[in-house]
Amino acid sequence: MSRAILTINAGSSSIKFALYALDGELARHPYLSGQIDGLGAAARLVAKSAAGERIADDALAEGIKHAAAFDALLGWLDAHQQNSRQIVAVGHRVVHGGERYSQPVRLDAETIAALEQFVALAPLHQPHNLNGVKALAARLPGVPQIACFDTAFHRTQPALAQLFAIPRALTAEGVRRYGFHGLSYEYIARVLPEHSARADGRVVVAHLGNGASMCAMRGLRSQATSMGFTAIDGLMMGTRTGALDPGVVLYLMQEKGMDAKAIEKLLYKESGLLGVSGISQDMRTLLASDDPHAAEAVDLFCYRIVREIGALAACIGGIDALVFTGGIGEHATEVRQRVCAALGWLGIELDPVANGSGLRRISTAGSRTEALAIPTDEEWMIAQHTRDLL
Ligand SMILES: Nc1ncnc2c1ncn2[C@@H]1O[C@H](COP(=O)(O)OP(=O)(O)O)[C@@H](O)[C@H]1O
Ligand SMILES: CC(=O)OP(=O)(O)O
Ligand SMILES: [Mg+2]
Repeated sequence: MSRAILTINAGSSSIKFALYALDGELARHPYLSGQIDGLGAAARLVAKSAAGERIADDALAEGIKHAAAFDALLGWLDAHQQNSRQIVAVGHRVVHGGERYSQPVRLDAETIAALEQFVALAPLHQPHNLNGVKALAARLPGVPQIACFDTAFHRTQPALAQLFAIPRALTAEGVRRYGFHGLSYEYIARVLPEHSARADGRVVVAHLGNGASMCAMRGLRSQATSMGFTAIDGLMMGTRTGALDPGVVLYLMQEKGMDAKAIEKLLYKESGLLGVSGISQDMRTLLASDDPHAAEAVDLFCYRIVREIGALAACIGGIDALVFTGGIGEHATEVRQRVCAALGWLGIELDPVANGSGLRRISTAGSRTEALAIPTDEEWMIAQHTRDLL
C-alpha cells in the first residue's frame, strides 16, 4: 500500500488536517485536507480533494468544543481515508516547546509528560494539541507521532529580545519571551524569496488569525516577535487581550476579588474582538456589522497592528517588506487597506486593485516598502519536519 503523512494543526478556533502522499518524495500538496473552523461559534467541517473539489461542508453541533470536534474529524477521516494510503506518521503542531524543545521531536510518554507542563502557558492550545496526540495514538497505535513547535522558529532571537525586566532568578526558570506562530513564520521565510527580492532584508510578517502576532525578521530569521511567555501578549486577538498593563491584573485581583481561573478566562476567552464588540470574535461578522461597537473593535485591532509594526520596524532598523498572512491577513482586504493607509510614513503605498484581486504583491510599483499578502501553510511545514524525522 502506498504511504502518507497526516498533519494535525489544532488552533484556538480551528482544527486543520492534511494528508500528504509519501512515495519516496513527499508530495508538495495534500491529496486530502480540510478543517473544522468556527469553534466556539458556528463550527463547520469542510474538506477538499487534491483537485480542490469540496467533498465535505457540514455544520457541526452549536457550541461544539475541541474534544468533540476532534472525534467528528477522526470519524470523518476513518470513513474517507479507508482503503486509501497507509498513514506512516502523524505530525502535530504543538504550540509551546518551552526552553527544552527547539527542534521537532518524536512523541513518547516522557515527551508528552514534559509538554503537559506548558498547558498553563497556552491554555487555548496546548491541551488540545496533546489531546490530539493521544486521540491519534489510540487510533493508530505504533505509528510515530512528531511534535512541531510554534516556539522553535523564534529561538534565533537575540538574547535581549527574549528578556523580561524581571529578577534574574525568574528568567533562569524560563520566564522569558518565546513567541509563537513559528511554523507559519517558517513557511513565509521559506517562500518569501519567490515573491520578493527584498526577502533577505528587514521584513515584518503579520500573522493575523484568531490568534494574532507579528515577527520581525532579518536574513529570514526571527529577530523579535509580539507574543511572549504566552500567546496572550502583543496584538489584540479574537478573544485575547494582547498586551495589557499588568496593573489591570492586580486591580482585578485586589479590587474585584478575581482568582487566577477567572482572570485566565477574561484574558484568553472574553476579551479581544469579542470583548470590545460584545458581538463576535469572528472578523467576518464584525466587518459585516453596522454596530458601532463592532466598528470600534475593528478600529482597535488595526490600531494595535499599526503600533506594533512601528515597534518591530524600530527593532530591525527599518522595514523593506510587510507581509500579511493568517485567516484575517489573507482574506480581510479592508484590514490590510486600513493598516497600510496608516503606514505611509514607513514608505508603504497600497495598490487598491492588487489588494482586492488576490495578488501576492499588494503595494504599488513605486512603493518604497513592499506590502504582500501570502497564504500561510503550517501543514506543509509540519509534513516536512515529520518526513525529516522519520
Ligand atoms: N474572508 C474573510 N474576511 C475576513 N476575515 C476572514 C475571512 N476568512 C477568515 N477570516 C477570519 O480569519 C480568522 C481565523 O483565522 P485562522 O488563521 O483560520 O484562525 P486560527 O487562529 O484558529 O488558525 C477569523 O477571525 C475569521 O473571521
Ligand atoms: C499561538 C496562537 O495563537 O495560535 P492560533 O492563531 O492558531 O490560535
Ligand atoms: Mg492558526
